[in-house]
Amino acid sequence: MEDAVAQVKRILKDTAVTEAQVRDTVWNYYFEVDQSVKFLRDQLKKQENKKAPAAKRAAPSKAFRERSLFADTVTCRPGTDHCFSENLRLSTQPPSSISQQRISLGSSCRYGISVFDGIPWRLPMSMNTDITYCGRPPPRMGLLGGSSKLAALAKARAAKRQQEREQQQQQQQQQNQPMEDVQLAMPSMPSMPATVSPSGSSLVLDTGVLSSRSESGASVSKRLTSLLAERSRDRGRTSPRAISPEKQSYLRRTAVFSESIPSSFATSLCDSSFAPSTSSSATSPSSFPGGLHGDAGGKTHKGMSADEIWKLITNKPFFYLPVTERQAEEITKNFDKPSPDDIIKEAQATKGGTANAPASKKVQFQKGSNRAGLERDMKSLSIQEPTVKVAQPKQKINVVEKFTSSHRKAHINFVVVGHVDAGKSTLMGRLLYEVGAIDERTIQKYKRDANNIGKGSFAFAWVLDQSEEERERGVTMDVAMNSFESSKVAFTILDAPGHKDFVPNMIAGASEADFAVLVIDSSPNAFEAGFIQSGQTKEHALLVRSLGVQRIIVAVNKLDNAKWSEFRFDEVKETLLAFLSAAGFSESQTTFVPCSGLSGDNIVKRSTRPELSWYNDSSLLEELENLTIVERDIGAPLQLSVTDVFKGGNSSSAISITGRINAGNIQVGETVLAVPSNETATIKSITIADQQNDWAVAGDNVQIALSNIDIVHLRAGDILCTSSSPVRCAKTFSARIIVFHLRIPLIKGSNILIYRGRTTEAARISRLTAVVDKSTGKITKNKPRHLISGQTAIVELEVMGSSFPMETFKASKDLGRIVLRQDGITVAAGIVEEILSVKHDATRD
Ligand SMILES: Nc1nc2c(ncn2[C@@H]2O[C@H](COP(=O)(O)OP(=O)(O)OP(=O)(O)O)[C@@H](O)[C@H]2O)c(=O)[nH]1
Repeated sequence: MEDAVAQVKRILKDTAVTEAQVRDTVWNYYFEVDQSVKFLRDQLKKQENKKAPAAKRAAPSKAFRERSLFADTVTCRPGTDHCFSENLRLSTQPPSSISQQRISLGSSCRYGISVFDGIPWRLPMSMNTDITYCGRPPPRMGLLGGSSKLAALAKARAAKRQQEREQQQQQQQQQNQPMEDVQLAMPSMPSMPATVSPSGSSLVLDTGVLSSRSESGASVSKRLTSLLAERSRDRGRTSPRAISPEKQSYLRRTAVFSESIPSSFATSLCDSSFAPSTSSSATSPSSFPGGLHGDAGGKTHKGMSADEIWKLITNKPFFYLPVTERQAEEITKNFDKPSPDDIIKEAQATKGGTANAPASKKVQFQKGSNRAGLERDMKSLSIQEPTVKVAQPKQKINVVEKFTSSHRKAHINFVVVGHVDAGKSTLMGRLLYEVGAIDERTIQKYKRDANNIGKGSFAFAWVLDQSEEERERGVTMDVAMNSFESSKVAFTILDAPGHKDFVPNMIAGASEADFAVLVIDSSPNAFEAGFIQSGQTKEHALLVRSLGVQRIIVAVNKLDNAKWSEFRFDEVKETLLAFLSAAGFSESQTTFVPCSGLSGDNIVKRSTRPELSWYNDSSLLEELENLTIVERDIGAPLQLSVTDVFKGGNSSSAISITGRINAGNIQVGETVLAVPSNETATIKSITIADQQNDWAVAGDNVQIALSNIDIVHLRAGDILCTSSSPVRCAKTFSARIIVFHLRIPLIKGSNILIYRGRTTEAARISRLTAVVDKSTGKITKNKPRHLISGQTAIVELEVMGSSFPMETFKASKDLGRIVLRQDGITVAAGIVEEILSVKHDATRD
């Protein structure tokens, strides 16, 4: 970036171009000096020619302002009273348009906060928050789109139903006992014991969830007290006494629990003011706060009346354990004895001649189960940090020197992109066949097999489309990798899928490529179908450019279907040139080749077909061989993007990965760090293009066998690096993005998916920092409310998952480029400018 900026400034030194303009233009043209200079010169000319004031930006609509205003002015103040209903909903209308209700979320209404789940914006609320809340809109009259007759009929029916319901309710009230009206928010407890255990210390109603429709709290309390008094009288009995059906039913309905002392966990969950005292009496039922004992009538516990107790318990949420103290004691006793497993282990140990050896740690602990013993045992427990062994190769190779002296063929990775069915796989299959990478027999077999399932024309495509599903459907689904060598260069083909459903796979392929071949179906109407907004021609071109590809070869394919027409070729070329140069591909870096993958014209050799006599330029392979090799920093710290992980490979015991070295080098015997798992592994072997090698450098596609690592710690999309220069896992970062075609604007809080190479992570736009003017490079608006198609902006993104290895674009061109997608559509692409916070505890989801 800095080099490009310096060069542009040097060329434009006598002009009035600002530093910011240069920087922005250089970025927008992905650091291409020629293009940036041309663009800036054009802008200067334009500025001189017309100094008309810029058109005013359209003001946001009234509705939008009102909605925003309301969302912003939700009031939040501490409050105490609570009143909420699930029927109420937040309105997006301004408060003045409908009647308001005031909702206060006090401490006693802490769960009411869930009412607001799912609202489209974030409310600034906490546990003790008052929220100005709009009431439910009045019910709509009549039927939706129905006639007045139907509406009248429905109204009459509703009235009849209401009448019937009222009658039923009246009948029920007459039949029912008064206590029938007591309802529990909790599900009924049919299995509740109908007898009261003599050991049961007291009865308490779970009033935190109790509501009464017709009976006052006092009367419930009185009857409860009398029941308890009766139970108290029964205390002396040794056997449980059967109680009357009425009381059984009452007990069931009111979910009477034998109380237990809340654990400290429960107490802290519910209310610390009700924590039992730590004195010995705390374990006594009588000390339980608010405990209702069978002192019949008058004052009950601690001199409180039933009404007072009622008030007390209705105001406080309790936590009850559904076990009696006696049951709890029984359960605890069970742990005093060794478990059946321990007994067996002990017997086995004795039989094996180790009679004196401790059977198990647990048995030992049980025997000396006093507090001091426990403390001693706890002290003796210690967790040892695993020591990371950094293995060094037996004989360290100077890889940079080796590479320089090796005179290896230059290596080029190129991705083949384009609209679905443009003929990408067929074209590449033909190329591989003609360069001799695929033998005649294999092609003949593919032809036979393809004919058998009625897909004879796909024979060449089968060279790359290897999966059964791809062959049956005639659609490429994942990136297919294949390689071949010409006399000068070693090529790796990344055949990307064209179907819109597989754009994420296309992104993965494009992020591993140095160059792109854009395949166009030039058949009548086919080019137009792929070039429209919903087609993949534009999307793929924009994506490869956003992912750093600067040089593109356009294969104007299926020209046999256009009768080898020069006019059609020119038509496609002109339309695409305009688009590609707007997308950031310079004209000098864009070439067009008329060809046909099916017939093989102009693929490897120049076509001798008379209909193509109008074209005297390079074949596709010649164009590929003319590509300028991308220089990679092979001495930099290692960064290797993992594309696949599997067991076996070169060594049956090892874990193997395939991937591409983005920067640095590797050698056999070296220790590498896997991010995000932060696990180390040792390189056992390296394979490049089916050849075992002791080392590999940036740009190589490798298969590596790893040892000292479990397969669960590796996944496609992970990065292998060195422990001394680990790649970070970002939590929040700022990015400069170019917004693609959008259906709805991007706003703060928008949920999106971030794609980088083979990694995908859910994220949220946490801040819209600024909109940047593409032409001037100036910030045109700080903190915009939304972003629309075509804008360039600086945004902050919050990664929702826990494992997204990335670097700034400045530090790594491969790890610093991202693509943002939403609902299956690519909405933006950009570069990472700054990592604002990292996830230290990044783990696998
Ligand atoms: N006439 C003609 N047909 C072609 C040519 N190239 C490919 N086809 C046909 O186009 C169809 C699709 O070819 P593929 O190679 O599968 O296309 P693709 O772009 O790889 O498809 P996806 O990867 O699924 O997007 C097949 O029926 C091919 O036979 C060509 O040069 N001329």
